Amino acid sequence: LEAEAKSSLVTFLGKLSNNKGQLDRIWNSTSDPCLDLWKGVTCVTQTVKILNLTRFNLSGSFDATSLCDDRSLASSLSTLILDGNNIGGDISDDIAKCKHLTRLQVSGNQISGIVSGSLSILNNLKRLDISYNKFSGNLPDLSRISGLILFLAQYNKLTGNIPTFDFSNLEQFNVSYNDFSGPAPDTKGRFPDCYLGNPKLCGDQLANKCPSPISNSENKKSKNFSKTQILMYSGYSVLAIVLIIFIIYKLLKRKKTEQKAAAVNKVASIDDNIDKPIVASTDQYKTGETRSEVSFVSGDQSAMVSTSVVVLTSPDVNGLRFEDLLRAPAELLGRGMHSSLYKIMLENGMILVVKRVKNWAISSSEFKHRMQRLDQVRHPNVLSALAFYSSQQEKLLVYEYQQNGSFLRLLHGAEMGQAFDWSSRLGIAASIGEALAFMHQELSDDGIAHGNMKSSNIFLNKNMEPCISEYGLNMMENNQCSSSIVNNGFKGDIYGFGVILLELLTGRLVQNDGVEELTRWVHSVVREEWTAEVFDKSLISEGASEARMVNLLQVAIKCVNSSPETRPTIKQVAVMINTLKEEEETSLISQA
Ligand SMILES: Nc1ncnc2c1ncn2[C@@H]1O[C@H](COP(=O)(O)OP(=O)(O)OP(=O)(O)O)[C@@H](O)[C@H]1O
Repeated sequence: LEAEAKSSLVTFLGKLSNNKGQLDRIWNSTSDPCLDLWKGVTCVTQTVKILNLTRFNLSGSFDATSLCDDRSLASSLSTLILDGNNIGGDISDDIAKCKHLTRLQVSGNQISGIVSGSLSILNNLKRLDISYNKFSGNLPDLSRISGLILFLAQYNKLTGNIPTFDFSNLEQFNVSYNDFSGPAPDTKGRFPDCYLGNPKLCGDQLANKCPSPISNSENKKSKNFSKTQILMYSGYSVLAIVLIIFIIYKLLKRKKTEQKAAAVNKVASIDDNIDKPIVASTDQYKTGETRSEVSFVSGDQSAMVSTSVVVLTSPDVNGLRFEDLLRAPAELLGRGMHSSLYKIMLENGMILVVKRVKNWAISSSEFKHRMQRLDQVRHPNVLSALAFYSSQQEKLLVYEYQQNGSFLRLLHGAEMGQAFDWSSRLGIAASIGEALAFMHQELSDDGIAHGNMKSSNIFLNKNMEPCISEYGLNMMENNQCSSSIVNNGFKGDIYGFGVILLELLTGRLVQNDGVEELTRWVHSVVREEWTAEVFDKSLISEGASEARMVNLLQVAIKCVNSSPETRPTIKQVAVMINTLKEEEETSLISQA
């Protein structure tokens, strides 16, 4: 283990054991936590994954700062269990730096203070158990943690209103025997005893019903408007009318400007300008180099464009103009039949990528609507576009540049012998599955699937968490000549995800082998019952659980079924992968 990570761990453990000599016996500071298999510490590839100190008779204080301040510890630790000790102190805001925690259990201790609001940032959490402690004050809103399946906080001194939870995801929930007040969130008939011992709570599912917000008499009173109220409301109405007239005026003005721009574009197309790439350095373009210093500059075009880029909700690129994109120095990252991708640097130093799609058979208004709809559906593991631009000939999409590279690169690194261990692979698969399930659910009515699920469209963001890029850029219209096995729509995404799972298990890259070759090879090996031969050698030598790898392989094979209707839904796939991930974590804990 790295020296700094070890010293942080020693400080954390030292504070828990009150430095009463136990540290030397259990966690000898002269040895190595991973190599010397410290009790309660589980490592995977020389990084600390799990701290399970259940009933270790500890009585010191919980020091999240020393544990989570160390970047390497914070980025590897997935499970922290301190159940059944006598630990005091509080959970400081620094816990938020342990971003990869999926399990935080401190049940049966003496931890006090308020429950830190920064827990709500731990969006990988699956299980949070703070029961049987001395926590007080209000509970923070944890509804942002979309994957939370267990929340236990019974037997504390918590007060105030209970925030809302997503009960459809929770498998266990209990906040009994606290001092909560006000309306109890509706659990839809689940967790019948979860609110016991909170006499100030009210609600339909409790004996104590909540009073109706406005009593009848008050209701009547409110109907008798006073003179001042009438004056006030008519003032508001006049103001609203003036505002509406102003907005209509602005819209009409904008439409006129757009029409003008369209007219200019038309002139440009007659001018035979549209088929020329925007890239000025045409020589470099022709050489087909994948990386070259080019620039979007084109005197004619920057002069003619008056339509500006539509910036979505990102404040980082507010005020971005089409001209800024054109003028920024650009590096060509990739070029396909219908699109090119450029890395550009704005004057303010921000690095973006611009995807330029030509002749996409989608109308400007449909494209605009799609981009705006996609901007409303946000998930931490999906990269949203920052801005877009649309003209008849081309569409531009602007994303933040992801400097930690793609999942494909990680797999490629593994191919070259760099460590990419099983539990990280499983973790990435689970996060991607969940994110895709969320997007499919939210966008099913709009019919917007990802459209191009593959490992080069999965990135590691600045927190080293996986994120799906280019969601909704389904250019099937452009893909008529692609292989028949490639399917579009939601079922196509399942197929693409299945292929990513196959890459992850086998270590073989579609980039080298082709989709059909990879799936054909996997099927043939499985048919011959040589299943173990399928797996990446590095997973075998790491000692990854063969049973779980086989289970994931079965999920992948279901996803790449050639008949789309037979494939599972992404929700089913996400549940299956999550179960495997949970099993993996439980087995690591029991090995500790
Ligand atoms: N936001 C980003 N940050 C960093 N690198 C990116 C980003 N988006 C794409 N890339 C990388 O740039 C390269 C080219 O991307 P591009 O999208 O053109 O190609 P692709 O993903 O291989 O194919 P497709 O056009 O089908 O999506 C890929 O290696 C991709 O991983």
